[in-house]
Amino acid sequence: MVAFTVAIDGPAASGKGTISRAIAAHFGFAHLDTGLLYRATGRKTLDGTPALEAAQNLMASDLQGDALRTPEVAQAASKVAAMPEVRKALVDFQRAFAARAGGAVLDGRDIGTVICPQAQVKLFVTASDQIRADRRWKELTYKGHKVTLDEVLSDLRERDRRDSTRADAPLKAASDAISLDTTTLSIEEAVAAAVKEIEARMAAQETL
Ligand SMILES: Nc1ncnc2c1ncn2[C@@H]1O[C@H](COP(=O)(O)OP(=O)(O)OP(=O)(O)O)[C@@H](O)[C@H]1O
Ligand SMILES: Nc1ccn([C@@H]2O[C@H](COP(=O)(O)O)[C@@H](O)[C@H]2O)c(=O)n1
Repeated sequence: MVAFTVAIDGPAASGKGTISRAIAAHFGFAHLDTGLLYRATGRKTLDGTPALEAAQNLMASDLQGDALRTPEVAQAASKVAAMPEVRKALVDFQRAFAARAGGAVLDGRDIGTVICPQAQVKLFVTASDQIRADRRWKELTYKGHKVTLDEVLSDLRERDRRDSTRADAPLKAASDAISLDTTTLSIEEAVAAAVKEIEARMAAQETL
């Protein structure tokens, strides 16, 4: 049986992770937040580990914890993510995850274009810069980070620019991706829209 894969891409703080986790719970799929691979790699470079060595030696325990969810680590992640050798070191793990029996949802920047071009459903999640910054700022301040809304906005824009202009696997929508703009949607509405698209695809596949 062919594995059922959902690929979810989009810019920083657009809601990819929130939607992916909800979809995984709804359909009983495994979920991989691929940004964590780059965050964990970037975090190790902040301690002086060369980027490729860090990517090649990642362990499950490196992907845990709130320490990866800081603006500093996000910037480091975006820098190592622009290195082709780092991306290459992380490809096999992501593809093996996507091939799991029982279905998988992966979210990131290049899932629909590079990692899983064969995914049955591809979503490209967006939201306005202002609303993404506002949501991320609320999340960070709730966790105790001292950061201004302007700093969050400029961090997101800088990452988006670096992520979409790099030569290797840039952030972009696959030509067959469904766009989901969450700017005016609640979490529940965004998740419902994603579930509807996946159910439609599952039904179409059953009738083949
Ligand atoms: N539709 C929504 N309405 C309100 N808040 C939302 C919505 N979607 C996501 N959020 C909130 O916005 C923040 C960013 O969402 P999330 O972490 O899912 O984005 P992401 O695209 O996975 O981010 P990253 O690229 O950094 O991994 C979170 O605090 C989340 O709870
Ligand atoms: N498939 C991916 C996923 C992430 N990145 C890079 O990692 C950074 C952090 O990702 P978050 O999803 O946790 O925000 C991101 O800015 C990208 O540079 C990637 O390149 N490919």
